[in-house]
Amino acid sequence: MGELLAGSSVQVRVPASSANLGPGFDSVGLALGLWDTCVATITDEPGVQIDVEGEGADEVPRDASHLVVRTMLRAWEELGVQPASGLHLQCRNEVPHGRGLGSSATAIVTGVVAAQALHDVCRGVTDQPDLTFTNDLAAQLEGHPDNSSASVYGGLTLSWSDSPDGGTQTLRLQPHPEVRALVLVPGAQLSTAKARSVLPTHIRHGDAALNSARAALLVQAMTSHPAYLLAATREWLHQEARRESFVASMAVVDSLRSNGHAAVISGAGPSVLVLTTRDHSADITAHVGDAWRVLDPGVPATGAQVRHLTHGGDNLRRLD
Ligand SMILES: Nc1ncnc2c1ncn2[C@@H]1O[C@H](COP(=O)(O)OP(=O)(O)OP(=O)(O)O)[C@@H](O)[C@H]1O
Ligand SMILES: N[C@@H](CCO)C(=O)O
Repeated sequence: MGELLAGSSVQVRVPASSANLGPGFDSVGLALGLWDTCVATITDEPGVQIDVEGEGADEVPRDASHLVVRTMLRAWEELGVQPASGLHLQCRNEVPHGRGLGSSATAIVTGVVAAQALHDVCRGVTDQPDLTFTNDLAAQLEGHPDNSSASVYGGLTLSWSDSPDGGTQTLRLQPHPEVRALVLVPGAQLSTAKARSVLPTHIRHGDAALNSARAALLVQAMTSHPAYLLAATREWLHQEARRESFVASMAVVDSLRSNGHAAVISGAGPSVLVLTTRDHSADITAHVGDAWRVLDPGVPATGAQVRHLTHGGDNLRRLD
């Protein structure tokens, strides 16, 4: 079994994501340029020490139930690595929690990458983490692959499995250079688990057919024909079923769409994602009240990034 050495340290940066983009439920993801940064260090002192600043600092636990720690433990188990007895995390979070911007997937990807990178440091391996392993385990832990795949690879991602319990495969695409992703973030939070609990167990075949046509169009609109974004973001699988869970957000989506903007609920909500090609910020901002934040985070071309802060073998040393 692999061993982790006290003093080994890595820094991991992972972007936020928006999922679904309308009809791509549980399959399409878009990386967003809001980043969580975490320095993970193996320590001599047993136990977990966690410092958090930024988003969620007043809410997340500071013990082994912290999502990044739980994920690291699971990843070490998968990798056959003896877990560290002492771990120090220093987290700086930009991704808002419970707003449909993939914060839990960002934390999970951070944990899988940090666990692998610490193992690599201790073995003196300088390779980048295995992104296929990261993508698959993160999707398994999150329960759906759309957010985590975008956080792993950046850009626009399409993910699929051979069965509900099967491994995740992902194709990364480059969005059309003129496509911009504006994000409208309300003050209220909504947990993804709650938003998923109100989804119907069955849908009509005719609705599935309508939805699959738009999902195919979505890929074209996002990569080569942005003029079709409004039509391409209509869907029949999830937003109406969840309307009562985010009434104010659906009112914003309805109002923007009736004015020709390609607005959708971001992930499981309650944030609203607007896909646009021109500078409509002022126009779009007018549809939400002062309590909402309007973000233009950009779509990063890369996903998870890692830096080894120490160099391995028996004599760990800090890198410049
Ligand atoms: N950086 C983080 N560190 C620790 N825990 C986190 C972090 N980010 C998210 N979490 C945990 O995940 C919860 C939010 O997850 P949830 O799936 O409900 O929403 P989301 O991921 O922000 O939205 P969505 O999945 O709809 O995009 C937080 O309340 C917190 O418990
Ligand atoms: N596809 C997921 C995304 C959650 O961010 C859902 O809509 O429940």
